Amino acid sequence: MTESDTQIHKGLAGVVVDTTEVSSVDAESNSLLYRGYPVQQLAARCSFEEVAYLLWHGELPDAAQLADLQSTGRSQRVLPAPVVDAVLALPTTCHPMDVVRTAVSVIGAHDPTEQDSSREANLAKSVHLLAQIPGIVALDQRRRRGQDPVAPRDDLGFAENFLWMTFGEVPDPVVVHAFEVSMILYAEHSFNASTFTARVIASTLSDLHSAVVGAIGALKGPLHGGANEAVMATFAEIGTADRAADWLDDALAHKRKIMGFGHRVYKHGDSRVPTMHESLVTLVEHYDRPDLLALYTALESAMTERKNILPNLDYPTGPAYHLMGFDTPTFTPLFVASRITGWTAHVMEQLGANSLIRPLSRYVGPARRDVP
Ligand SMILES: CC(=O)SCCNC(=O)CCNC(=O)[C@H](O)C(C)(C)COP(=O)(O)OP(=O)(O)OC[C@H]1O[C@@H](n2cnc3c(N)ncnc32)[C@H](O)[C@@H]1OP(=O)(O)O
Ligand SMILES: O=C([O-])CC(=O)C(=O)O
Repeated sequence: MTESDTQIHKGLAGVVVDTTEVSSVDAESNSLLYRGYPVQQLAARCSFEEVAYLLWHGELPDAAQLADLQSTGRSQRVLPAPVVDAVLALPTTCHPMDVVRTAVSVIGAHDPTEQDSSREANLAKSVHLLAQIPGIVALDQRRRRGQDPVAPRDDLGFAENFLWMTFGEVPDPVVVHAFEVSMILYAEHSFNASTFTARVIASTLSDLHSAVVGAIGALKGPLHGGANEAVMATFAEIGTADRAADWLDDALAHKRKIMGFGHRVYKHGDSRVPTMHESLVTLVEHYDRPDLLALYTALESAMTERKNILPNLDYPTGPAYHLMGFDTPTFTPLFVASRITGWTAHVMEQLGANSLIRPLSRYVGPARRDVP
């Protein structure tokens, strides 16, 4: 068979390119399982650190395994000088995703085990990145606000410490819980564009940090992770709930994509949205912002009525992060801080049974011709 008579699957839609044991996304039953566990149960009963362990090792940790992960991770939270310097050297005009991408690259360049791609070395790098990324995101948001950095605390869990480093205080448990739920829901989603990018890079036997840097680049786009911040831009444009339907009609008439709606795999709604919506409602009550929920609901109803296209996870996380106090451009880096677990689990899986990822293309350019 040649490249010219194979069927083209534009955007790889519907193509199964490999097996995975990390997670299963079932559009028909609207389910998302991490290593067999429904993500709703994980969000209700586990910490994000337990979920990270599950994604990397295939099983939930026992008490000793969790304590070990926590003590290793917590001891690696302080950013080394080269990473701090790299963050501070970047202009505040650049996007915060550029900052995380650059900082991960710097971490890789300083890692003496960078060329060691054994599972053991890659696991250590994954734990290290999970520990470091919150500090990078927090430092960047604070410097943009003219605030001094806040040192991490090793007596706090992942979510609490992240919020502490960003805001200089540990917020109400309602807020911590909503943040932790968002981290768990964002952690993993099979062969999405950024994870596939990481697997393509890993498949060339490049290093784990390179795979993560590439994945960050893929996540940045508004058709993927960048949609969570785009949702807040949409809300700002609409203003109030009573304007949502007219705004939508105009946007659709201009063929605009409505950010936070639609999904390549789910066609009957994203399995994670109800859980994150519940958390958003608790935040709306906590911060007394019924106007934001009204706008959220008005746009969702109008979109369902006009197009029958349902929200994806980025729709509730956008306003949730806004209520927590994060600046809008920081939202997608928050996604990175969570998805680092899924990406690295996939890099290790790819390397465990590697085959170079290299598809074909059908040439449709000029026929063979001679240079004059
Ligand atoms: C965590 C995540 O990364 S979830 C994804 C986050 N991304 C977004 O929210 C961006 C907005 N959504 C989209 O652009 C799309 O729904 C995607 C990229 C997520 C999925 O796209 P695809 O599977 O390629 O579907 P595609 O873009 O072909 O959409 C099919 C039809 O629905 C329409 N459609 C899909 N999503 C939307 C949307 N958000 N707004 C308006 N129309 C939409 C398309 O215009 C298309 O219509 P047509 O057949 O008349 O041309
Ligand atoms: O699966 C996808 O295509 C995008 C997505 O929802 C995710 O990565 O969480």
